[in-house]
Amino acid sequence: MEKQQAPSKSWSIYSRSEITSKYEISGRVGSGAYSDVYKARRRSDSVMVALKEVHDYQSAFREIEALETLKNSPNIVVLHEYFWSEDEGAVLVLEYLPTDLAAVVKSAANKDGIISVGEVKRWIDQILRGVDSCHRNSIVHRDLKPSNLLISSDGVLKIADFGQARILIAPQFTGNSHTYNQFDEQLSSDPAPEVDPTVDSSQFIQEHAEQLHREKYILEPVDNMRTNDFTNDIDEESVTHDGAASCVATCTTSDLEDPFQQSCYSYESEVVGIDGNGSLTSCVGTRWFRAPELLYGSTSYGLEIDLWSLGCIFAELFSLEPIFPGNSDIDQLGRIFSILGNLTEEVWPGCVQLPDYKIISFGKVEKPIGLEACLGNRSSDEVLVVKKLLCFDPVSRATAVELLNGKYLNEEPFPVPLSELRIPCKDDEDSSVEWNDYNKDFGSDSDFDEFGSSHLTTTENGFSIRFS
Ligand SMILES: Nc1ncnc2c1ncn2[C@@H]1O[C@H](COP(=O)(O)OP(=O)(O)OP(=O)(O)O)[C@@H](O)[C@H]1O
Repeated sequence: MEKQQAPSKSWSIYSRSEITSKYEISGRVGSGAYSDVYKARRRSDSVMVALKEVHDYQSAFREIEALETLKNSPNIVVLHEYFWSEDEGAVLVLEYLPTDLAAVVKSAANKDGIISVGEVKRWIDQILRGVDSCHRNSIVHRDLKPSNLLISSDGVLKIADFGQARILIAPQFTGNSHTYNQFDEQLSSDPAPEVDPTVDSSQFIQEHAEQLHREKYILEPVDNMRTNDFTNDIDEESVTHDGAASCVATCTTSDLEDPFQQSCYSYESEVVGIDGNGSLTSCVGTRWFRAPELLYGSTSYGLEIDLWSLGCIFAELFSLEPIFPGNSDIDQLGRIFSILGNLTEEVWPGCVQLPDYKIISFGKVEKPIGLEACLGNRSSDEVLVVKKLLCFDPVSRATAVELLNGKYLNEEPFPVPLSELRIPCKDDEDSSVEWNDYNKDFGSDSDFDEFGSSHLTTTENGFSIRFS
């Protein structure tokens, strides 16, 4: 049984007659950083739908734009229609999908301790098809994780939650990772365009093409903001909610007193900025799946950030636990290095150019654990798939289409038919609750238990912490 709760923070959907006249709302089934999601029945034909009430204009706009572009893709959640009111916000009417990949992993971990090779292949095949659709359309999802991979009762997996998605500049997909375009993250402070709810969304996109163009091509890049005085007002999204916002460090000044901080990094005040409360800025996103270039503050990145996330998701399907469960951005990098080894010019020529490379440094990992050891009970072909994705150098990561056409999915044992997939039910203790809680909480930034003692020194520009 799916989780249903009485609405807590938002009653507006119940008072919107244009929605309630068409849909009978049965209860809230989920919530995220930007939204509340309700299960509802379409009165005309009794089809079940999910009504996603989005509390953030940018997020709603991105999700509508991406889902309109991807509307014929079988592994992307279907947007039936949407309602938009300037006062009450956007409500997206999505196909209802009762469970997700996080629930599949959790159920397998609790029951058999493994997902069979054929089942894993069918999940991977569907995920890759969904991501390939996005990337062919130059859409970078930016928040791929198991709980955003929703599953129908008959086993069809669909990528959802496009609230952080972006369409890249000048689409030129060729299926070769080396030709992916990169884009500069750009932010809009424009007011929301007014939307006539009777107009279909493709018409809406067309009519607002000019504004979309402005939003994507002309506005000030984050880079400029990063060098500004952070005591000034800043677009909230860029710092606290946007998955592409530079995650220089999720750390507060109180962490400086934490004796467990390790490795070696330093904050330079003119680069990082300090807010009015004396806290360093932090960012929110789904850290466990974030590519190293994002953790090092890149604001110029490409579709490859999704490919890193895929590597993390596939590793989790194989081992039934997250591969890099970092509890701070520094810890996240530390966990990556402990398995893959350090990020150096040898493994990624040019990495020293990353904005924060020189201010976040780690001691040398002499003996990285390696992916083989992490995925000890899986075949070499399975390890190889993860290896092809978890490459430091973004251009070395295998694309979705390369993996779809590769040996792994096209050799025995083949992916099982959808009917043979085990689909768990979501209940009150389901994984989405954990993921959602994690998304909001992000653990404590002071958990550096694997690190040694720290030495704080004041520098001309700020301070530096060295860990031993
Ligand atoms: N189409 C759907 N069918 C069923 N449940 C859904 C659907 N879409 C979303 N949900 C539920 O609502 C939750 C929140 O949705 P979603 O992840 O899209 O919102 P969000 O605010 O963008 O979240 P996040 O904090 O992950 O960015 C999901 O985890 C899921 O449990």
